[in-house]
Amino acid sequence: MTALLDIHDLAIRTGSKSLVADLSFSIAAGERLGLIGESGSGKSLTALAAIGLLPEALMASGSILLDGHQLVGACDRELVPLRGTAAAVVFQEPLTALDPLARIGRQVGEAVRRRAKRDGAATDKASITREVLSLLDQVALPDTGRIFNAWPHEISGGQRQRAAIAMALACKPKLLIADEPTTALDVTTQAEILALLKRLVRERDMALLFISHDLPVVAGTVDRVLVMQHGRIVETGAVADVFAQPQHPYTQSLVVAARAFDDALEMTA
Ligand SMILES: Nc1ncnc2c1ncn2[C@@H]1O[C@H](COP(=O)(O)OP(=O)(O)OP(=O)(O)O)[C@@H](O)[C@H]1O
Repeated sequence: MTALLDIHDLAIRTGSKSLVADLSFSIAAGERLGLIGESGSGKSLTALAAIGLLPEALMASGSILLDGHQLVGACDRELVPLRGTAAAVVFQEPLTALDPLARIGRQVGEAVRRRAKRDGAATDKASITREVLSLLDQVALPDTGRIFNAWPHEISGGQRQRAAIAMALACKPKLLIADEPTTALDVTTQAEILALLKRLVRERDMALLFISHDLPVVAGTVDRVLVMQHGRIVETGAVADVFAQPQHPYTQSLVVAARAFDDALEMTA
């Protein structure tokens, strides 16, 4: 089967400094893959590269095939049609995706309108509004009428992340990239957003590239995991295998830390 995302021998550099090297992995349609690693290990750069959003100052070499399209060396004209449709991203901080100066309904509506235009569907105001309200409902936002008319600063951080997820879904992407989507949220909201993402990925049969530094969160979300350190993959495998029998010292240290945390929680229970 052809992979939805197929990265081969990817290297990312700034000047003579190597940021990511020897990176190869693929994601099949509907598959959920986790990318885990310490801060600065290259997770976000990998995610940005996978959707053709690497900063211009960085140089990429190797191959990134997204839905059959080569991203390395592609120009904006080739990349723009793929963003949102082949893959969409949910970032750690929802305000990365949301414009603080536009109401939520308008922003999600703009994404819906682009998709409708692409698919030859109705783009009149009533149709777009109906679909935006339905999307806000699907991401379990309360009081969708109020949220539709709200500015981003008038809703909570968790609600902003739900709105950003609605925007990502508006284009019906085949691959959803979630880059630490819950890190900026409190623990209860984190759990709710994770449950929401898992439900949406399952219901819509999307592939998921889920990035996190939090091992238990990754373990509960994906089927297969890649562990990155210093810009390279140091371990890969099925979640259950990697976490039950970690081979690389860095993965072993992650597992030990997660177990110690669990034990500490049990002692206080
Ligand atoms: N635009 C850039 N120019 C130069 N170096 C960069 C740029 N963006 C990221 N880097 C560097 O590349 C390395 C990998 O960064 P990246 O953001 O991918 O890490 P990460 O694993 O996602 O970390 P975190 O978990 O903290 O988000 C880091 O050393 C970072 O400083």
